This record gives sequence, structure tokens and C-alpha cells, in this order.
Amino acid sequence: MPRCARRHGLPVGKGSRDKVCGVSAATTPPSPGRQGLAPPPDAAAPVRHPDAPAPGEPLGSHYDGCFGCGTGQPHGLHMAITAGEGVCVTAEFTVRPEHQGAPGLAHGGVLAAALDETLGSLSWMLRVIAVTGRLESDFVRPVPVGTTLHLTARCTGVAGRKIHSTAEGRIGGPDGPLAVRADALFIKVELDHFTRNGRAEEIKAALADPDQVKVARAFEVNP
Ligand SMILES: CCCCCCCC/C=C\CCCCCCCC(=O)SCCNC(=O)CCNC(=O)[C@H](O)C(C)(C)COP(=O)(O)OP(=O)(O)OC[C@H]1O[C@@H](n2cnc3c(N)ncnc32)[C@H](O)[C@@H]1OP(=O)(O)O
Repeated sequence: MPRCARRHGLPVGKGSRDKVCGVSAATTPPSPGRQGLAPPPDAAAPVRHPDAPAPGEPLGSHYDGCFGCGTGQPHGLHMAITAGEGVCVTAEFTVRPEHQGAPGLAHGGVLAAALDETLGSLSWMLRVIAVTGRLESDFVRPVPVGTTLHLTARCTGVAGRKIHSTAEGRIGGPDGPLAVRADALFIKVELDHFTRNGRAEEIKAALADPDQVKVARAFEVNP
């Protein structure tokens, strides 16, 4: 059993059967109000793209300046995100002093950003470009500065342009205490979503960067 499968909570032994890709499965009932983001009954099951990164492969950054994953973003979360099995990803985020809300504790908006980034990274597995339409977060436990949050996200269904997904973050390790969770609806967009709406100077720089263009092309290949 690969380490990655273990990390994703695939059935490797006692206690892991209620998880799919490390995210608690249907055995955990959604809290009131969260049902709205469950995929509709006629949604298609998510399909991993044949060219998706292999399980365990680091995804890298989709954009160097991204607040979540960009290595060139000094104010960012510097998240390390990894391809999982199926349409799943895992991520790690270490809470730094600049992420505080209350003394010594992570700000909820920063934690929501970490969940958003993890969920957004499912795009690599589907090979579609998608942006967050709706994100509902539950903050279950305070997350102290210095903590490494272990996040997992999985796609739960696809209905036309609508991509339904769910994520959770655990303290200190993949099987640590649950701290945050979220359900999301991402909407598939074309590349021109960014060129039409982004500030001209960043768009110009991105289009002039061959590495960035390569990433954009990788997402565009999806039929
Ligand atoms: C030049 C180089 C570029 C390089 C790029 C490299 C590749 C990049 C790869 C990947 C980048 C990903 C980045 C990840 C970062 C982390 C994720 C984020 O934080 S993303 C930022 C936050 N989100 C937004 O800024 C969205 C802002 N909103 C919008 O732009 C629009 O509202 C949008 C696109 C989401 C939808 O607008 P519509 O006009 O296209 O489509 P409509 O018809 O309104 O919606 C389609 C369907 O979705 C439902 N829908 C839309 N929003 C909904 C909502 N909030 N709740 C429920 N349903 C919603 C609608 O009801 C409709 O459903 P029915 O088809 O009729 O059944």
C-alpha cells in the first residue's frame, strides 16, 4: 500500500473505512445548511484526467504570485499540495505569526483561504480551470501558530460547469484532530476569465512567462 494511499485514508486498517481520500465520507452527516453544496442526484461522478499528476506528485504552483501556493509570493501561505488517488489532493500549511487573528491563533479567513486553495487544486486532477463560486467553512477547533495543518480535498460530483467538492484540515498530521472543513462549488471557466478580468500588468507578465503559459496550456487541454 503506497504511503500516499495511506495518507488519503484508503482502507488500510482499523478506523479508516469511513474516509475517502482522507476526507470524512458520508458517515459524517453534514451540519445544517451544508447540504446545499452536495452534488445534485444527476451529477456525474468526477473523472480523473488521464494526464493528471500521479498520486504523490507535488502539484507545484499554478501561478507564482498566488496567495495560496505561489513560491514568489512573500505574503502567501506557501502551501505544498500533492496529487492524490482519484480526484483528490492533499496539502500542508504551516501557520505563521503573520496569520494570527487572536493571539497565537490562526485567523479564520486565512484558514478559509487554505481550504479554498486545496479545493481549487482539484483542477489539476480534472484538468479544468475553475474558480470558487461558493465556499462554506466550519471552524471546529482553534489552530495555534506553529501548527502544520494537513488538508485533504476531493471532488464529489460534476454537473455541467459546476464542480462540487469537500475538504478538511487536521492538526499535526493526516489523522490528527479535525480543525476545519469546507464544502465548495467551483465553476469551470475559460482562460479568458483571467485575461478579461485580471489587472493588465499581471496578465501581461503572466503571458510573457513561458512557465506560466505552459501551466495554462496544461489546463486548457481538457475536452
Ligand atoms: C493569462 C494567464 C492566466 C494563467 C492561469 C493559469 C491557470 C489557472 C488555473 C487555475 C486557477 C484557479 C485559481 C485557484 C485559486 C483558488 C480558488 C479561488 O479563490 S478563485 C477566486 C475567487 N472566485 C472568483 O473570483 C469567482 C468570481 N465569480 C465569477 O467570476 C462568476 O460569478 C463565475 C465565473 C463563478 C460564474 O459566472 P458565469 O457568468 O460564468 O456563470 P453563471 O451562469 O453565473 O453560473 C454558472 C452556474 O453556476 C451557478 N453558480 C454560480 N455561482 C454560484 C454560487 N455562488 N452559488 C451557487 N451556484 C452558483 C449558477 O447558478 C449557474 O448554475 P446553472 O448552470 O444555471 O445551474
